[in-house]
Amino acid sequence: IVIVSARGARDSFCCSPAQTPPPTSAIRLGQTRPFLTGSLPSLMRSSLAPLGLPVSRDRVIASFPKWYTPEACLQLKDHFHGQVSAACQRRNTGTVGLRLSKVVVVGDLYVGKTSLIHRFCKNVFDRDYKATIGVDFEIERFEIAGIPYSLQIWDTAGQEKFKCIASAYYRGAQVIITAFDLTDVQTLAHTRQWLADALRENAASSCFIFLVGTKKDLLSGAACEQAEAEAVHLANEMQAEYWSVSAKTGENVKAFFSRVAALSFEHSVLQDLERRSSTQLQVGDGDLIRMKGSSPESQEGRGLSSLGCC
Ligand SMILES: Nc1nc2c(ncn2[C@@H]2O[C@H](COP(=O)(O)OP(=O)(O)OP(=O)(O)O)[C@@H](O)[C@H]2O)c(=O)[nH]1
Ligand SMILES: [Mg+2]
Repeated sequence: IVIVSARGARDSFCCSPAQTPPPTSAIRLGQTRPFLTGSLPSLMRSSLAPLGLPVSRDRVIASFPKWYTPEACLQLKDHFHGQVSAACQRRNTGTVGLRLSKVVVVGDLYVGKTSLIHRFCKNVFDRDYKATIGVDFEIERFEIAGIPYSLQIWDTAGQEKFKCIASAYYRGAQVIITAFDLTDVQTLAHTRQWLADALRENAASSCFIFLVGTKKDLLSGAACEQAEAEAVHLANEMQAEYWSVSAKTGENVKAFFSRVAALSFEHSVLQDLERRSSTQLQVGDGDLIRMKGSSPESQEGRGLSSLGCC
């Protein structure tokens, strides 16, 4: 890990998958974003997460955030899974509060991936286009049902020439966000390929997939309805949840990321409960072999596949 000041604007943290610094030429390309950055304050905040310091009020999620449209959503229920609520109340969520869940944002150049992330993480909007080179990331801390939880949000380059750098960072994603521009139907068609590329590095069964239409402020009325209808159709084909957002006005941005965080949090807790209840076989005092650490709920014998559903 090398600490560099990439453009003098802010301190940045910079590394590659092999933990080597990027070529300096990548950093010097004036109107572009550097190869890989993550803000130092984010990094410091992330290291504080395990201490359980309070998060800002707008990152506290107490009730399960709702979908954008029931026609293309990953789950319809409006409450946390019973086992998750019980585990949170007992503070029995294992290592979930200590881990970072990886979110990868992909899509064509200029669709607004960086703008979406910056609106959520920094509450800013920049009208000028600065292409992302390679990848960039932000860390956002939440408190969900009383438990600390962090997302590591990876912003990737849409430009073809940077694709090979960006794709090196797809692996290990818990959430894949495929973004397109609501005003440019070609970018919607291309999301199929972006998703296929991301799924080459991740198992579809272990990821939540979102399809996000950006620049909602530029469309209204029938044009917006038409674009959304096409997107919902594709989202169902991709088994993705659909959202329309605007980084410019901020419309739906916080609601969208809250939904992302809540779904991945719930899944992480269920996975953790499952893992802990299915291991640690222990020989008891008498003739019995009993499961150590298994909760009464998990002793009912329900598998994870039935835990995560509506
Ligand atoms: N009107 C409007 N413009 C937007 C919105 N989001 C992004 N833009 C503009 O669209 C352009 C591209 O945005 P970026 O966020 O840099 O796009 P990107 O997908 O990150 O592009 P690459 O990094 O090259 O992959 C910029 O000029 C933004 O100001 C939006 O919600 N509304
Ligand atoms: Mg970008």
